[in-house]
Amino acid sequence: MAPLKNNSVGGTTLHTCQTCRRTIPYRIYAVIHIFGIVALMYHHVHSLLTADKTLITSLLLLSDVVLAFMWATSAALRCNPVHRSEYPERYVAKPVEDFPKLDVFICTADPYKEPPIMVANTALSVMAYDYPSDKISVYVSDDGGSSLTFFALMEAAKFSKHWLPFCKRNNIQDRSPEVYFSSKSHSWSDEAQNLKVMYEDMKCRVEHVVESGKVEAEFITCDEYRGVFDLWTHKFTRHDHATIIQVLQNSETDMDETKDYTMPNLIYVSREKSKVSPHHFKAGALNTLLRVSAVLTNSPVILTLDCDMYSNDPTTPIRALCYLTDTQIKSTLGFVQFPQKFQGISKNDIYACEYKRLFDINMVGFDGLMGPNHVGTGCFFNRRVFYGPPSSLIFSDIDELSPNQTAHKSINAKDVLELAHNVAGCVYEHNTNWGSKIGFRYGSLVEDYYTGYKLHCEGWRSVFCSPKRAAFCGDVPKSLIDVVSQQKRWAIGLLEVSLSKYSPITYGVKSMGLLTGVGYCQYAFWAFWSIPLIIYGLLPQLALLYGVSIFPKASDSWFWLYIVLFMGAYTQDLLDFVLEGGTSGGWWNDQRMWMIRGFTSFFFGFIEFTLKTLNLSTHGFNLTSKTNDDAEQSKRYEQEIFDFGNSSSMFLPMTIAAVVNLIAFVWGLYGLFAWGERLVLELMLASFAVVNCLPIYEAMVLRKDDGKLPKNICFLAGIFAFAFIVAGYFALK
Ligand SMILES: O=c1ccn([C@@H]2O[C@H](COP(=O)(O)OP(=O)(O)O[C@H]3O[C@H](CO)[C@@H](O)[C@H](O)[C@H]3O)[C@@H](O)[C@H]2O)c(=O)[nH]1
Ligand SMILES: [Mn+2]
Repeated sequence: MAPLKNNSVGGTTLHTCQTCRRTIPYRIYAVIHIFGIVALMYHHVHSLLTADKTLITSLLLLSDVVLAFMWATSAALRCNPVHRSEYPERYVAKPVEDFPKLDVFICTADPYKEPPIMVANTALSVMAYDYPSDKISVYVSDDGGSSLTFFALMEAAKFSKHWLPFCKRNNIQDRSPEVYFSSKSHSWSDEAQNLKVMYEDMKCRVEHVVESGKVEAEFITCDEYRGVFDLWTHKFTRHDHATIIQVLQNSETDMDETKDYTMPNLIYVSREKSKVSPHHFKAGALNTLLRVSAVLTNSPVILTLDCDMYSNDPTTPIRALCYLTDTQIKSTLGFVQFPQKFQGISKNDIYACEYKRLFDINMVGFDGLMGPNHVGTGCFFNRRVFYGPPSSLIFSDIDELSPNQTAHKSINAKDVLELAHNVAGCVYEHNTNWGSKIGFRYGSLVEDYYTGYKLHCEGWRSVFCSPKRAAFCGDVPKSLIDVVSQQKRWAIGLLEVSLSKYSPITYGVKSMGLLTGVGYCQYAFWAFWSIPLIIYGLLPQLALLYGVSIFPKASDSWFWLYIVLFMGAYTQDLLDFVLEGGTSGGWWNDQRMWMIRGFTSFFFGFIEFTLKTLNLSTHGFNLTSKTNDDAEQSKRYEQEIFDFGNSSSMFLPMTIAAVVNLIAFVWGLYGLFAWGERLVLELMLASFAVVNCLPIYEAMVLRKDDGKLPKNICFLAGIFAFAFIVAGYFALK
């Protein structure tokens, strides 16, 4: 039996940690695989020195070096995977005064891609936590600077006065009203029925306002806020406007309708924007919230959420506290990360949007080392973590922002709000440590990864908390172009880290040790997957077409080395997947998407990153859309039919590779008789690719719906494939 570690707080065990049973066999296999890799490298170097196919061998060597490195990064994360459990019911036994204050940050940036009613639901779901309400403050950062979002939150505040007591009295589990009212599984009480009507009304108003694009005077029912809407003058644009901070609900004064419950704070924040000051996207928004909340409430615990990530379990904060209040680990524990879970994923997760490796498998691996990396949402932070290493506090520019300060004034006090406006200004960060040494870190489009990484480098630790009932649920893109575009943004952001002076391979390994540092490399060098994928996706196929053998033939003993390494790596990937609760169907789609990403997100990410580095273009944070009005498209997603219906050039390289593989496969089958066992490996590879590409062929020729591959892409792919094969003649013959 694996060792079980107990951690107790004041005599009660609040959490335990258990090493996974797969650890020992994984370590043994790692040794075998390493020998295999060394042998393969020897084989390549040997043929480089003796044979005359220098170009081909160098390309193969390059691919295999990348593959071996990527394997090593996952091996690092397989060295000590752990599973944790926590016991929130034991925490609740403590007196109420012991609950620390909690600030919740919710980010939104565009009322059309992120519907305000969704933002309102997310806010409501956390406001209704099973936690002393007067200790919760919810801050919504609106980078879209939209009165529509403000309106939705104003409505949410009103509705919460009915919703919170209802949830608490009836111990409702789904505290996002949208989720609760769309569930078919319960019979409605009268009270619930009334609330449902109230919710539908509110939703209707919010959606109407969004549709009409403005908040008409008759919709503003709270006189208090009438003046606030006047701030949205005709000069106001989302890229250029003054700060708006508005307390929509105040725990000092607001009670529910029955006067039994205190309401939590709800604060709307839209930071100042100006075309001449960089705003650093989400990282900038979060840093503004860090400062504004420091002035208003300065809670020691902070939860960050994306606006689509609603709370799915009201006990979540207590779970996080099981770790954050543990005196044995508290002084270096920076954050408690929950996995990202998603709603409405198709049965076998056709676009691999669950990101099992990212959000489950690797997290468990990191957890046995320094702790999981930060994934942007669903994370409880110790406020102190943003102000320098555990051992040396970096003081902020003004005392009010210090993490040790208690905010004792009313959040509606004039001077408090004045200061809050001041720290939300767009020039506030000039010549300060914000973004470099304190707060969320700037310089990468994946601010979450980068910030978590820098915190670990400073010596902070983290904990992965993954309860059975998902703590948070969010949205994933449900069309292929959205999926690959999102991951292109990630790939670019990761390149910004891997090719900087803070690269995990150098700086990271030095500061965090070998295993964690190398583990971080798997993400950092994500885009590098495209190198072996493209080479293996095209080179052996050309070889097959021209009857040139580039791999050992079947009677050669080196042949078996290839088989063992391939099977070993794939089997272990499948095992990881299944052991962390996945299905084999899901795994198949996951590995297919990995290939697709190699030819789309990673490839184009590389190109865009290079253009940006050469100052030839700029890239921003392209928000993922959380709406889908296309019923046909949703249906295809449900039925797991690939959706290419967008003539994006992103799909071109992938289609070219699919065509080349098909031609090579057919030719290779025919050639099997002519060449015998000489090209077996090449043929096996092409057939594996062809099986993976089946949906692409189908989308090229068989389908008639809007999701098929556009004609121009097919046509261009044909031409390029032809040109490529002709060019191959000169390279190979
Ligand atoms: O200028 C911006 C841009 C984005 N956001 C917010 O950032 C969040 C994430 O944006 P989304 O379009 O959903 O990106 P995803 O790729 O789905 O997000 C993943 O990747 C991001 C980094 O690229 C992380 O920040 C996220 O937490 C992580 O879930 C959303 O709440 C946005 O409102 C802002 O507040 N300001
Ligand atoms: Mn998202």
